[in-house]
Amino acid sequence: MNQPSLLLTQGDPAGIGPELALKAWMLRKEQALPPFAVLSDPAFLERLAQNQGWDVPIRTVETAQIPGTFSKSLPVIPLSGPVSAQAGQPAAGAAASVVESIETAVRLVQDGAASALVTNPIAKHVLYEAGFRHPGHTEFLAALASKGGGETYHPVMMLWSEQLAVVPVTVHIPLADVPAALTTELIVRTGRIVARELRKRFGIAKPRLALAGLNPHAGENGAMGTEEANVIVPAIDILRAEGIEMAGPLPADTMFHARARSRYDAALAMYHDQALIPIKTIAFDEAVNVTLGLPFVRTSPDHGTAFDIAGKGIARPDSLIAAIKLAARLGAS
Ligand SMILES: NC(=O)C1=CN([C@@H]2O[C@H](COP(=O)(O)OP(=O)(O)OC[C@H]3O[C@@H](n4cnc5c(N)ncnc54)[C@H](O)[C@@H]3O)[C@@H](O)[C@H]2O)C=CC1
Ligand SMILES: NCC(=O)COP(=O)(O)O
Repeated sequence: MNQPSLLLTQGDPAGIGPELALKAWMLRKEQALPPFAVLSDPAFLERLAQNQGWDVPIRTVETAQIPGTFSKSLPVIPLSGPVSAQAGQPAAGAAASVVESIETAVRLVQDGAASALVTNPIAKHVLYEAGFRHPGHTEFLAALASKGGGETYHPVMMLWSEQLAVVPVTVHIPLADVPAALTTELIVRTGRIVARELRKRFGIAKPRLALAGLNPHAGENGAMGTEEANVIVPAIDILRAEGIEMAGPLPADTMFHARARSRYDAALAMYHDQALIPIKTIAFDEAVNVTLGLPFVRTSPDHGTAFDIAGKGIARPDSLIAAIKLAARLGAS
């Protein structure tokens, strides 16, 4: 591969992903973006650009042609069939194209035909209706990576921005199931992967991790919950013994303000919203979702399908652009 290329998945065709891919391509020079291709139906993307009045010439390519095509046309790797969608009206009928786009992109990246994968948002409930069995990309990508009977990968979701990086230790599960799912073993495994990848991919020689408590005031010495003493502290002890710099369990309400953030490189939160609320509040337009623990690089914008604004041409491409830049940086390391 002369110049590393990135692969962008289509995402839900009724959501904002496809139009953001067009916008990102239009901003390629201004943003100095590396070459990328989208895995979708070229005719669908052409119609999308026409409807918006955007000048985006589409060219069907194979991966080797991406770098040579990118400056003049948006390279598209075609899926096996046509894609159609009504903006803002998700339909389970599109699920096959959504899944095919992800599966093909993973295969191409694993074959070395591209350097990294950037996924556009999927609506999980729409895919579930069509029989998709994985909670989200994060888990699906790990299943794809583990396919073939080799190593089994434990995926770790990290949302990263210049101001804050957060990792939900439990991810796509109901809040009521969190206490039972939260084990010392899961925290230790997650902490090891985060420390390793901050070193290896982000170039942080001695990563500093902060662990949130689960309960108010990190349990208030056991008066407001016992998970801190029984589950989280033992995990911290194990990780510290392995030489990882750890702080915690910290009360989650006071660990995300600017001074507190300066004391760690990544915050491990105990559940999805404990991690994602602070970063989406501070950096909604810049934050990137990156999956750690996989044998390839995957990033994604931090937002979802935004069906309420799809097709209106007003969705901001900032987070997708940040995801493209981070994928290029991590894919090169
Ligand atoms: N990586 C992925 O595939 C992700 C998928 N989702 C999926 O997205 C669907 C919708 O989720 P929501 O919670 O509604 O979150 P959302 O991020 O799609 O939308 C939340 C609000 O932010 C706005 N918004 C989102 N992205 C924007 C952008 N680029 N520019 C301007 N405004 C933007 C939307 O218009 C909406 O008002 C869900 O089904 C969820 O599963 C959510 C997050 C990540
Ligand atoms: N809220 C983040 C999110 O749901 C992203 O999930 P995934 O599809 O990247 O696994």
